Amino acid sequence: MDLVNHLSDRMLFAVPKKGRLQQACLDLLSGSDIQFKRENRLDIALVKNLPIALIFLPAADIPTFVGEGKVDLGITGIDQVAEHDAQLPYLESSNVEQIMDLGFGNCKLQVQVPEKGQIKDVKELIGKNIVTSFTALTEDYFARLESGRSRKESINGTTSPIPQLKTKIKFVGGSVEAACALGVADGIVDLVESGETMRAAGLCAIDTVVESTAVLIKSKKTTNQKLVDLVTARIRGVIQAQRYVLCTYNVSRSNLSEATRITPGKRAPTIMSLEESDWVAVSVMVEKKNLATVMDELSEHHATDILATEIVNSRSTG
Ligand SMILES: Nc1ncnc2c1ncn2[C@@H]1O[C@H](COP(=O)(O)OP(=O)(O)OP(=O)(O)O)[C@@H](O)[C@H]1O
Ligand SMILES: O=P(O)(O)OC[C@H]1O[C@H](OP(=O)(O)OP(=O)(O)O)[C@H](O)[C@@H]1O
Ligand SMILES: [Mg+2]
Repeated sequence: MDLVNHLSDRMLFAVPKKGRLQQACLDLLSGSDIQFKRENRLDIALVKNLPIALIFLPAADIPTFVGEGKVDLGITGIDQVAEHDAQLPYLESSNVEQIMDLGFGNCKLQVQVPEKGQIKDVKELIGKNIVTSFTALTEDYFARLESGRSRKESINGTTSPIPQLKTKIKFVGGSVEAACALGVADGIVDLVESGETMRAAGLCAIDTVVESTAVLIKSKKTTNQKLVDLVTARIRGVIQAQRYVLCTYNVSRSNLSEATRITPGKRAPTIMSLEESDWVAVSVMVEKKNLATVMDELSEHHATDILATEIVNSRSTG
């Protein structure tokens, strides 16, 4: 099938074609009942049950396509959105709008130097060689260090010129951590999650440029707002369902106020009368990360039959 000719009447949704964000994105699509079959080596897949086409792109390119308005919706890291925005000419505002944090892909873009080297402070890197995949953010970062203001201000000529001692920033697309050992860089600016890659390369972080998570982004130029809203609501439902469990328990009326203080819920707990007149059943959303502590505290306050149930999907306004 000539897929390209099937795109004009569809909302285009870009997802990472590889890398750290891909699996979580595929899980989100599946939880949102966005059904598709991706043919081997094809970067476009038509969604079977909605007028949407998925476009599989490198995470780094997604803000560009969304910003151009060629693609309506996308998932990528905040770091990539920030890098894209930093590449825009002075005064050109971004056409990429962040819709929601997706709660995965947490990492930090950090300035790293050899652990056993002389450099201990970022200022000592001014005028030296830096290697990174995030050249625009890195240039902004060092421009601020060099002159105390942003590069855009300096280019505009409203402030003092960039000093002579300019930091040299080179782009590499991957394995950035190898640059210091290879003698190509005095420092690097690269992503850190667990820190394993950084430590294995004998590097340590001396500053953070940006903290990142995966985000859902949309084009300010989209002409498919209805479908953008539909997909956004579905994804929000899945994210919320992943974050919360439904906790139910029975408690005597005398212990109810203490129990609902422990479990205030998202808006308020649902309280139902039981046949036994002094007792009520409570049903409430609890954040998964707090569940064990909440159950401990409920038990201490004489709640019984405490159950936690996985939420498959959800919809709410908040
Ligand atoms: N170690 C990590 N932990 C969590 N999130 C990460 C990590 N590395 C990258 N990310 C996030 O994923 C995004 C895409 O980076 P990733 O390296 O996975 O893609 P890629 O470079 O296209 O793929 P690959 O490195 O496999 O060639 C980053 O911009 C960042 O937001
Ligand atoms: O702190 P950690 O948990 O070790 O994760 C950080 C590493 O993950 C990413 O690399 P990736 O696997 O994408 O390989 P790449 O360097 O080739 O992009 C990133 O560029 C770091 O190198
Ligand atoms: Mg990578």
